[in-house]
Amino acid sequence: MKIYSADQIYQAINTTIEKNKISSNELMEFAGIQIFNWFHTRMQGAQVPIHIYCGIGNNGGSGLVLGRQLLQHGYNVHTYVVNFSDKRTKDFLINYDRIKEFKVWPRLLSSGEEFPEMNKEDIIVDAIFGIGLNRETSDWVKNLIKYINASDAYTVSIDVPSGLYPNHAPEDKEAVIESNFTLTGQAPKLSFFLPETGIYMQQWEALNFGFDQEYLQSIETEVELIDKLEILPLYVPREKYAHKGIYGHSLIVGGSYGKIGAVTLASSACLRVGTGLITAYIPKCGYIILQTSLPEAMVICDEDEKNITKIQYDIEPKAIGIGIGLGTDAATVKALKAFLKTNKAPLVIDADALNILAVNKTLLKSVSKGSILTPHPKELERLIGKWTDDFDKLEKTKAFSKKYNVVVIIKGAHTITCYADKLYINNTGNPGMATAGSGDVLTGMLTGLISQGYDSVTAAILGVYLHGKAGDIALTGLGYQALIASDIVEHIGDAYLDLFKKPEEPKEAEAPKEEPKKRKATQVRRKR
Ligand SMILES: NC(=O)C1=CN([C@@H]2O[C@H](COP(=O)(O)OP(=O)(O)OC[C@H]3O[C@@H](n4cnc5c(N)ncnc54)[C@H](O)[C@@H]3O)[C@@H](O)[C@H]2O)[C@@H](O)CC1
Ligand SMILES: Nc1ncnc2c1ncn2[C@@H]1O[C@H](COP(=O)(O)OP(=O)(O)O)[C@@H](O)[C@H]1O
Ligand SMILES: [K+]
Repeated sequence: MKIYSADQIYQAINTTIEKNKISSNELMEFAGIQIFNWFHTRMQGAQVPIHIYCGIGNNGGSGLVLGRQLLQHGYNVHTYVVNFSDKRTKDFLINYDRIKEFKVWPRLLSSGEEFPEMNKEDIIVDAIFGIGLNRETSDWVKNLIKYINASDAYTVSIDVPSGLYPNHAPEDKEAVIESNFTLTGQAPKLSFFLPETGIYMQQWEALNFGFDQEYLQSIETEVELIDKLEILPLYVPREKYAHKGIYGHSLIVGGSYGKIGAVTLASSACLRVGTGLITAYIPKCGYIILQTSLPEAMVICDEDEKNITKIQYDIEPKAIGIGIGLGTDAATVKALKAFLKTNKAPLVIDADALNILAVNKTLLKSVSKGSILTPHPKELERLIGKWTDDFDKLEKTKAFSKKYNVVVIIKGAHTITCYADKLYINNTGNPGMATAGSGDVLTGMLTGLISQGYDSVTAAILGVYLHGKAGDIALTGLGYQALIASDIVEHIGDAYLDLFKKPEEPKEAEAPKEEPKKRKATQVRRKR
């Protein structure tokens, strides 16, 4: 699913209006009715008080359309205008007049006013700011936002949780609505998937706001959300007359004394994802461990007992996963330097190999074409330097990817694959995967996919998806705490099989992955 920038959304609104010869207010009415339908389907006329907080821009205008529709259908509605500016938009004003047709005068909230009384059983609609937020809000609006968050009432945001900017993090972490459900226009926004800003929402659903479909499809976006629909066309089926040679020989280079398990995990993941052959290159101390725990793997031993000191072999791997459990012994660093200078096979670089590259940046120029780097946030920082916020992190990663012509996978919840200017956001995976060795599994999977002939960008997108899906399937019956990295390996097969289960509806809502929390995410985080 494409993720549009704020500029692209404004452009889509303008194009829709021009092309379809409708007024912007007609478009707002359409969007407001879709939001109303969402409520009406769920509430079926229930008389729970609904408090709608409207800003003075078009986000607020949509809130007023919703309010009018709800009133027309007999709901118990309270509307407020958060009067943070005199520059009310035309469509806000039209709808401000129209709601008065119902003899309802929205209450004006300004600085110094007392905030409305609400109960935690009520419903709040947040239509204060949309994608037009462009500066820090005034203190009284911040206080209103804090007041809404403290109410503990179920909060539905229109388009975005108010206080989130389209392209940078909020200055004041408390001045953002903590939304239980966000009804977003047409497609989710980038901020929904970044650690600093994703915490303000629990669930989202993209509603059709009536933007011109043809135009939306024609836009190239920098960001894409990856789900099954995007993955299916990437998958290459196994051929009937295939033999193991077709699916490539993978090499996993890693391990040191006490860290041989990492290589075992990566190698078994590499096999499970479908590599034809696998060889592990490890220090001598790992020989018996690997041969015993993974009989399908071949093993080449370094001459050193505890560390890798030379990377030399007489096989021709199609892809090499390197760095897991490697350590940063001086001899290992030397071996890696020598290896990078001669190696031509695409690499999947992880863990200590990343750390070695980070302190020897000139080596990055020797990294072979089509390689993938898989840093977690700390490793990424060592490579690209500090960032001001998550949006800046993405810009810096893009620049790094372009400079060294490598694919960078930023690991975490919603892992992001970056290649040059493109960002692919993964939508599988769960917090149970925040466990030792799950990154090693990913490295093995990526290596195995490249060996089978996938190009590195496709291998990254597909591998990250399957890794997360295997983790999601493993979660059933285990729960977040008990899930360990080997469980992910064991469910790689199920992740493949899941691709061919009944086709998914276009994903509009993020399925809840656990029982809905009583409290909102950030409240839990702050332990209020
Ligand atoms: N026909 C349309 O134009 C439609 C617009 N829609 C909604 O319109 C929203 C965008 O509308 P707008 O561009 O009016 O922006 P917003 O509704 O987000 O409003 C922000 C307004 O306040 C001003 N502002 C920004 N930051 C401020 C601050 N800190 N303090 C005081 N004023 C501030 C902005 O200049 C802007 O006029 C979308 O998010 C979406 O919800 C949708 O409902 C679909 C239809
Ligand atoms: N909260 C989370 N939600 C989804 N996936 C996660 C989460 N936390 C971690 N993961 C995934 O687990 C893996 C962890 O990798 P990494 O930090 O390298 O672990 P290790 O070094 O122990 O192998 C990554 O693929 C990451 O995307
Ligand atoms: K909003």
